[in-house]
Order: sequence, then structure tokens, then C-alpha cells
Amino acid sequence: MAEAAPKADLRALNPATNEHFGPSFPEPSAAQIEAACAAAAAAFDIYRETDLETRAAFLEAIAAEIEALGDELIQTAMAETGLPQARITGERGRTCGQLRLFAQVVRRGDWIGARIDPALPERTPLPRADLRQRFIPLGPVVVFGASNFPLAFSTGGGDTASALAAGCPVIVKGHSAHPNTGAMVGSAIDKAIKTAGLPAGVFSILIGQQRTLGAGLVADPRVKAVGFTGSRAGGVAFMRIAAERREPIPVFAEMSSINPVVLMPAALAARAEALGTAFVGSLTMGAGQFCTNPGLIFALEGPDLDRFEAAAVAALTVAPPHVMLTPGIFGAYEQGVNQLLDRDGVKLLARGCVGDGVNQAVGALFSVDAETFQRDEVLSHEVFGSSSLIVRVKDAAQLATVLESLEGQLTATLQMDPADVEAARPLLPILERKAGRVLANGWPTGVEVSHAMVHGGPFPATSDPRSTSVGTRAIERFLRPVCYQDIPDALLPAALKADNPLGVRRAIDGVL
Ligand SMILES: NC(=O)c1ccc[n+]([C@@H]2O[C@H](COP(=O)([O-])OP(=O)(O)OC[C@H]3O[C@@H](n4cnc5c(N)ncnc54)[C@H](O)[C@@H]3O)[C@@H](O)[C@H]2O)c1
Ligand SMILES: O=CCCC(=O)C(=O)O
Repeated sequence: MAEAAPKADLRALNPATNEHFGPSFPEPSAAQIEAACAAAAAAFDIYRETDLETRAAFLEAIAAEIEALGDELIQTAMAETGLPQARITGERGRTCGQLRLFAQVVRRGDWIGARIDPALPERTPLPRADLRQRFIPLGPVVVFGASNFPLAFSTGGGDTASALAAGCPVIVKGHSAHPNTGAMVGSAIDKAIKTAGLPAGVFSILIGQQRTLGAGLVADPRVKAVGFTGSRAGGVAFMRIAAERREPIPVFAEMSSINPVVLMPAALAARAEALGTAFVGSLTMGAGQFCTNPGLIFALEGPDLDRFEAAAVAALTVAPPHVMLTPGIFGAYEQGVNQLLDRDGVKLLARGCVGDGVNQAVGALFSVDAETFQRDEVLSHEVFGSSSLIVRVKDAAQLATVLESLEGQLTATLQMDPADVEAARPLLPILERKAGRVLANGWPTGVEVSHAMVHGGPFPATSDPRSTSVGTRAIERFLRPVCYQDIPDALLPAALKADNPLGVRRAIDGVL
């Protein structure tokens, strides 16, 4: 856990210098938490029935307002996270593109899922009633901003965009690692709310550092769902709080993944050196602070794996150190690496360059044989940062067994050539069961925001394998179906009225 519970007001910390800067953020009071929940609840019935164009334009306005924050947003996020300019600029593009993509989804209206089974009064032995179904939003959603993506997975990120697209008011628990970035994006969303003429409770942000803030929000009876990206312990804590409520609610937590990569024999023989170098590029990107970071490599032991290791060692040895997001995250990384250094049967292959600054992660590469890996549960725990473990397997049967032993993952990757297809075929069902996204010949870092993307997977990658937190399917997390039986046309929602005034696609008796 990165966040302690200090008594002083929160101020931003530059992790590159360990210096605080900017204004103080007093911990939100119980009255402010109450006000945010009350406002969100009051806004729900108005916001959820906004017409599609108003809601889509609102999402586009948020994107425009975020862009209008200009370079100040980029500089602020850089100072608060230690992430470089190109990364933050790219992340802003992804964030705004994500909002605009959800605007298109809202306009198209397919998410309403309109279905009509017309009445069959003459049916025997029993007539059928007129049945009409649509999706409605769940209600106010609490979103936890993630430390590692201060824009794309934070205040105005994917959880917020998809919940707002669904028609849910959002209360963001801003991450204490980037309070000013969070506040700036929050102000951009507030402006867009005013432009759209929406109730203020459609969005609010509470920035704080105490556990009671997040726990209180998840427990509030007016909150109907949770979106979270962060640690396994944090996600599990919220799953528990949500399950123990008088009315349990869904928690969509994206938590822990070590993203196995399998180097298939023909690919390894053909391009061991290139694979070794590319692997280190993915491993060290952004100081390894990606939930998609390749933390486990599997390959058959032998000279080709030796070549891969040699190339990876050569690349990692010259890899520069990177400032991590917070001293707490840096400390957790160091602890994780030290734990691997102490593990029986684990060999250190390489460390990256050591810097002279604070909170700088030095990459780490280890190797272990498959028997030891399977015996020692600690070896399959996520080390958040640029640390990875190569698991040397004896044969194809052992590879299948060891993959089968893994926990749920966001991604699983096959590095393969055409000659590997038959050997890969029996692995695919295993990888499908383990991961939300299966890749060939890529690296898992760098998630596309699109219609077919799945950024999800079985526990502990997420708390609910049926969904994704990236891509347009993310909207489905915040919707539930309602069936209207024999409701008069005058009372039906527009999407289900006889003359289909919204012009949305509808399935009539199951046929679109
Ligand atoms: N899988 C990922 O994408 C990912 C991303 C970021 C961090 N992490 C992991 O999380 C660690 C800490 O980083 P972090 O601060 O970003 O994540 P975190 O889970 O500690 O915190 C995320 C948010 O949840 C809140 N929170 C966490 N536990 C809570 C609890 N028990 N009760 C109330 N609120 C709680 C925090 O206040 C924060 O707002 C990292 O070292 C890393 O291991 C994973
Ligand atoms: O840290 C989680 C998200 C990772 C991601 O979005 C990416 O790899 O692009």
C-alpha cells in the first residue's frame, strides 16, 4: 500500500525530488462526502434520461476542456508523477480520444440494448404479454483514480468516461499521488457540466489520503457501483465492503497481473536476440509501472533461451533508472525485488543502471526453474515495477502444467512463428481461461482503446472477469436490464416506443 495515513493536509509531492509543492488539500469532511453522495443521487434521474445527443456532446465537451487546460496540465502531471512529457502528452490524447469514442457509442444507442417481444394475444394455451427491454444505468458510481495513469485511468479516465456514458453520476476519489492533476481535470469536467446545463451532482471529486474516505464512499447506500484500479489489497478491501453492505453492489476492480509471455521454440530459435531486446523495452517502459508489464517469461531451457537471456541482460544492464510514482510505490518495488533476491533457487541475471536521484527504480531480471516456480507461491506475486522472472521449463508438458497453475491475468502473450502453431494450439485454451487478452508477437504494454479491447480477466487481475475497463464494452459494467410488460406506449421510454423516435437498433422477437 502506497498511502500512509498522515495527519497533515495533503500536498503534492514531486517524486523526483521528494519536495512538496502547490496548495494544501484538506481531507474531505464527512459533510463533503455526504454532499457529494446526495448530489449524485439527486442528479441521477435527470442525468440518466438526458437525450443521446446531450450526453454525447457533454463527453466531447469534457475532452475539449481537458485539452484547453493546455501545457499546465502536462507540466503538473509530470511534476506529480515523475512521468516524462511524451508519456503524459500521449496519455492526454488517449484520455480525450476515449471520451470522444464513448460519445460515439452514446449517439449510436446500441448500448440501450432495446428488445421487443410483441404481445401474442391469440397464442394458446396462454397469450403472451407485450415485453420490452432496455438497459438503464445502475446509479451513482464511485471511481478510484489510479496512481500510474494520472489521466487515462484517473479523474477523467476510462471508468469515469464509461460510467458517464452509461448515464451514471460519478464521484471520483482522487488519488493522493496527483491531487493537482485530479483537481484540474475535475474543474474541466465541472465546466463541461455547466456548458451542457446538467445538474452539478453529475460529477464530483473528493481528494484525500485517508482510508476512511474511499471506504465511506463505497459503503454509502446511494452509491451503486465502484470502478477501481490499484493494488490487490485495495481492490479486495472494496470487494469486501461492497459485499457486506445491506445492498451489495458490483465492484469493478483491476488489481494484479504479471502478464506471462511464452517464447515458443521456433520463434526463440529464429529471433532470440530481437525478442530479448524488445522484452526489456516493454519491461522498463514507464519504470514498469503498467498493470500490463511482462513480469513472467516462460521458455524451454536450452541454447536459444540462453541467447534470449544474454540479449535481455545486455539491454537491461544499460537501461536507465526511472523515477517511480511515489516513495511508497518505490519502497514496495524495492521490497519485491529484495524478496526475489532472497528466494531459494532464484538467480539474479541483471540489474539496470543505478541513478543518483531519489525514488529511482533499477530494473531487475531473474531466472528460476519451473519446479521451483511451482513450489514457491511468492514467485508468482506481482512486483509492480520493472522486475521480471524467466521460468525455464523442461518440455511442452511442463509448460502446460505451469501455465495451468497461474492465477488470472490481464494478458497472456505467445511469441511464435508459423512453425509454432501446432505447439501453441493446446496452450490457447489454457491462456483463454487465464487471461482477458491473448496476444501473439506483441508485448502486453500499450492497451488500445477500441471496441474489441478487453482489459480484464479472472481474479486477481480483476474482481469480475465478465467485463473490461478499457474499450467501449466498459459501458456494460454500469448498466442493468429492465423489462417493461404491457406498459402503455405513453409511459414507455423513447427507445421502446412504437415509433422508435430515437431510431436506435432494436431486436424484434430476437431479430435485429
Ligand atoms: N495493477 C495496477 O494497475 C496497479 C496500478 C497502480 C498500483 N498498483 C499497486 O498498488 C500499489 C500501491 O499503489 P496505489 O496507491 O496506486 O494503489 P492502492 O491500491 O494502494 O490505492 C488506490 C486507491 O485506493 C485507496 N485505497 C487503497 N486501499 C484502501 C483501503 N483499504 N481502504 C480505503 N481506501 C483504499 C487509496 O486511497 C487510493 O485512492 C503499488 O505498489 C502497486 O503494487 C497496481
Ligand atoms: O496500468 C494499467 C493499464 C496499462 C495500459 O493501459 C497500457 O499498457 O497501455
